[in-house]
Amino acid sequence: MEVTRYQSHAVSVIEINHPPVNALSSLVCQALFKEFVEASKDPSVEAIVLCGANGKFCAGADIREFKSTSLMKTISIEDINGNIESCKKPVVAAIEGVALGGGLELALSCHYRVAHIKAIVGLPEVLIGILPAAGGTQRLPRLIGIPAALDMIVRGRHVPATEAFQLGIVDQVVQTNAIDAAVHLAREIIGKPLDNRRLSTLPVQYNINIEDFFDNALKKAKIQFFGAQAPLACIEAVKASVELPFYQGLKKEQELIASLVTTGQPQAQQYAFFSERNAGKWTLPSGEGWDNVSPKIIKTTAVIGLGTMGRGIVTSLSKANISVIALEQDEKQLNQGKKAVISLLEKEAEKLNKQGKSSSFANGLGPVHFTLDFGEIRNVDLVIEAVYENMGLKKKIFQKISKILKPDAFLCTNTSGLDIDEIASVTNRPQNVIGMHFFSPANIMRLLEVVRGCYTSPITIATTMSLGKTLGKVAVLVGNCPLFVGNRMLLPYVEQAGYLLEDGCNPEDVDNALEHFGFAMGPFCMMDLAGLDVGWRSRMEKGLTGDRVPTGTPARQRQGNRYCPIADMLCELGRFGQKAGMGWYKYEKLGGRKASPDPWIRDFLEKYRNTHQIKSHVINSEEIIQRCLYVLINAGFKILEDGIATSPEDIDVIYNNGYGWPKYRGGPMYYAATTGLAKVYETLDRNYKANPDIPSMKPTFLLRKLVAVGEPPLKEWKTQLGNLNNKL
Ligand SMILES: CC/C=C\C=C\CC(=O)SCCNC(=O)CCNC(=O)[C@H](O)C(C)(C)COP(=O)(O)OP(=O)(O)OC[C@H]1O[C@@H](n2cnc3c(N)ncnc32)[C@H](O)[C@@H]1OP(=O)(O)O
Repeated sequence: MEVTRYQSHAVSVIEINHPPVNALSSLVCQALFKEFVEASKDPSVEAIVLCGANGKFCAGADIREFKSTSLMKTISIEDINGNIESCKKPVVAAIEGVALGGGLELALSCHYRVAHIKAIVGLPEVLIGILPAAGGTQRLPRLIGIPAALDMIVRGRHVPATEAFQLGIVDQVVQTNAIDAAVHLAREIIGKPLDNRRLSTLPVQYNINIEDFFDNALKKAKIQFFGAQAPLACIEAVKASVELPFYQGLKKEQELIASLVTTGQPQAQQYAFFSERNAGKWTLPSGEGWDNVSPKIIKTTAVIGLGTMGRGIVTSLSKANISVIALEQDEKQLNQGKKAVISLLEKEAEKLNKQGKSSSFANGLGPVHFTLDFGEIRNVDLVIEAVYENMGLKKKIFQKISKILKPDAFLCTNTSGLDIDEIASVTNRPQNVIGMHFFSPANIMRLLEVVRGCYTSPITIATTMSLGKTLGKVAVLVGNCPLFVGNRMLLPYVEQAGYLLEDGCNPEDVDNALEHFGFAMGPFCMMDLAGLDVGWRSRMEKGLTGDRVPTGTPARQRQGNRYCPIADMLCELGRFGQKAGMGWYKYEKLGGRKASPDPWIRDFLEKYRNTHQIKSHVINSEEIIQRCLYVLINAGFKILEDGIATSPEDIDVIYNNGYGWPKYRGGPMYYAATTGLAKVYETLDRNYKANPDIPSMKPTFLLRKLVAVGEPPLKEWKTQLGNLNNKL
């Protein structure tokens, strides 16, 4: 039964019951409509309460039912809303858990709203590429004014109950049972006038210059959400609430949602939404997985190393209220780390405070303890080592701690690409060793690559994946190979950016093209931010640059393949990026963030091309995008082939959450599918034939096979491989 109804004296309680989140599927809508009509006609009913089962009011329309263009046909939430609002009997929404999207729109059509203190409300449709189209953009501004409504709708912000009360979205916040409180309120208001409670009948009140206000909002949104169409449609819809009568505003919502669907962005964002949720449902070839292996509960942790990553990880654990011992090797580094963690926690507390939430670390370090003594970590449940990327150092630490820690403690290494098996092999419990690849800043970035080594046990995976979720991360299980998934795909992308400079581009040409595509940052800006020396050190270790390059090796060749030495040359000149005030760009000061194209780089590139007798050519944005992205995608196919990622969806989750890929394009593998695999294949093949010294351009076996079998849908890609080479 999707919707049930029971009576408490004169009050009829209608409950949505559609696990897991009481989403408004077509069946729920039909049942809700029917129950509501019956209750409103029943002479024994004098008031109605609307609520959701299992402590959740409603998470909105059922996104699973959204099928590209059929979006409009399946949902008639506004039909229900119109009925509720015009009902002669008072209707009260009892909000527990969540009232999101269509769920909040439903509540807004009720005459009163009571919320539990832990509830959240919001209109997050923009995050899945659409807009609130069941009256939300028309009723909310009438209730709380234009600026507050626009802010909530355009950002898709989740608003806690206390703030919702301050804004006037809910009429009461209760600490006890919200349904009882709603029934109580419903009884009190029986027979009272409801006219000023019907939001559609109220005027939108404002004392601002509306034209200027919406012009500014549009300008800001075009910059902040570059390329995304839904935020702009949201602004247009809210503007309609001022310019048009209510029912025409509703029509406008429908027109806007229909036009968004034609852009393909909602489909990409909804794919991203479900891919994120599926990433948590890991399964091993043995059949063990998220649904049959129980994680161990982690109460106490330690973090070794308080550099940039360690500080972020300590902050993240502390935010989740998990006890953490932070360990450093000397007093100076410990104090620096402690100061940095305090400052990060203060910022986090400030953020929570603004959202009306309190934190355990508001007045100090919460559950963090700092020490130089390894002995103090002996009883912790899980350790995260976060020292710098050096295999020798990491092995030394793992050898040491595996002797100190209790036998069932888990040992995690935060590495962006080192071999987990080699690290595990020096411990007395390789089955408890796993990689946790956090992304910087670790207290902010949502992505976590959980790296399974060949010895890692299912319970270690379950525990680490579950810890990731507790930390608010999107944890994705990946296999062990150099650089894992995200960075392995990034390598040919960055290489290609270097070749583009040799072939005639300036850094800003490449960055502009990729930023226009939707990346948060182009590759050269990204390298300047991360520090060019990071890649330089790694290339030196691999013998690609520096003293270990055999004499007589051509400057632009390594082991017979093309090599671009320009980044090495910049490093030799101390151009390490932002921290040096110069890199691919120049900056206003050391550590500055404002990048300007540097005429020095232009001259340098010209001389470089002359020295190497490279004939440059004009390269347009399309060529830049294709050259950079198709090798990245090709590497994604190789990763699937090698069994390092479970699915193309997991790869997309990694790129959407850790590499600034625009979510409205779904992720690189989704992008390949929508671009057409044949086009990707043919372009790569043509380019590889012209450049046989660039192996990353050679189309992979899986890509070729998928084209040959007629481009099956993305969900079926892995079945073309079977269990050929599963490393998970
Ligand atoms: C003409 C058009 C008229 C009206 C249009 C209305 C538009 C809408 O209402 S669109 C939907 C708006 N709502 C949302 O965007 C909410 C999305 N959901 C969430 O933000 C979260 O899931 C959550 C509700 C806050 C719960 O979070 P959490 O507790 O972390 O659990 P999850 O793992 O995220 O979700 C659990 C489970 O529920 C599924 N799910 C969540 N929301 C929906 C939904 N709206 N429709 C269908 N399914 C939903 C989610 O996929 C998970 O499913 P599993 O099978 O367990 O993976």
